[in-house]
Amino acid sequence: MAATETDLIATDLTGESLRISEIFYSLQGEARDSGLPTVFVRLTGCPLRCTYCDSEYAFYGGERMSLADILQKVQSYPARHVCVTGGEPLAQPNCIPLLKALCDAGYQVSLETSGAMPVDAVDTRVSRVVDLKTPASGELARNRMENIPLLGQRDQVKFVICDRADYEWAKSTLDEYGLSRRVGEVLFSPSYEQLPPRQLAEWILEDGLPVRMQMQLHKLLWGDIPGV
Ligand SMILES: C[S@@+](CC[C@H](N)C(=O)[O-])C[C@H]1O[C@@H](n2cnc3c(N)ncnc32)[C@H](O)[C@@H]1O
Ligand SMILES: Nc1nc2[nH]cc(C(=O)O)c2c(=O)[nH]1
Ligand code: SF4
Ligand SMILES: [Mg+2]
Repeated sequence: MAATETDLIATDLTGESLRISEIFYSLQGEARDSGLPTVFVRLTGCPLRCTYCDSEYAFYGGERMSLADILQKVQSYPARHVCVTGGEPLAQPNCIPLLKALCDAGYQVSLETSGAMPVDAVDTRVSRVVDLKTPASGELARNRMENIPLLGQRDQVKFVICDRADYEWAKSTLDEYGLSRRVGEVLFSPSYEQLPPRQLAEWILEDGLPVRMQMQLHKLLWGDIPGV
């Protein structure tokens, strides 16, 4: 029997591997594609320690998987969208070939990243969701602002807001970098069970900010648990 295109991609990918915490199928809970059936590939490890991180279980452990095995697992779910996240996915160099392989296989791919490392090698078909770290995250110094001019209409910038000082910082960063014009989507998200969502909504409305407020849909549906 003739090899399919997917078989050929898979054979090329057996040499490269990544450390993976989990691969699961859910509704996208964040950013522009919120609500769409999506496969999540969560890469292990992160050099940051955000105060509010909901994915600390992905800092360590995981299982080494070849690109071919990852692709095969992704393809076992009925989704057109794949979200590569972590941990910090770009901390593993083989994240770059993984993103390319997923695009080559025909998926709509998004990448959730802290933006603490360069984003320029990411396949241009990927939507980069760069989470600019706010003061209350404790990781403000890790923001690589050189990434911002590299972003375009396909990309998204997110601010996870913990308090009023974070909101003020996000507002002035929005202005300073002309983010609403530069990227396709600017997202303001309340830190889960820390900032009341209604409070953030009222601040945004008061200022008429050109941003999209988002809440983590999966937590509204299933709570704060792994694998959803
Ligand atoms: C777990 S991180 C993984 C990707 C990457 N390390 C990053 O920080 O973007 C994925 C997204 O979840 C967000 N997030 C983590 N904990 C959160 C919380 N408690 N409330 C709201 N968003 C949170 C992060 O800010 C980030 O935008
Ligand atoms: N459903 C669901 N959507 C998500 N979007 C981004 C997530 C992440 O942890 O990066 C995530 C997640 O963990 N679950
Ligand atoms: S960068 Fe992302 S994974 Fe790392 S600690 Fe912060 S929120 Fe968690
Ligand atoms: Mg999550």
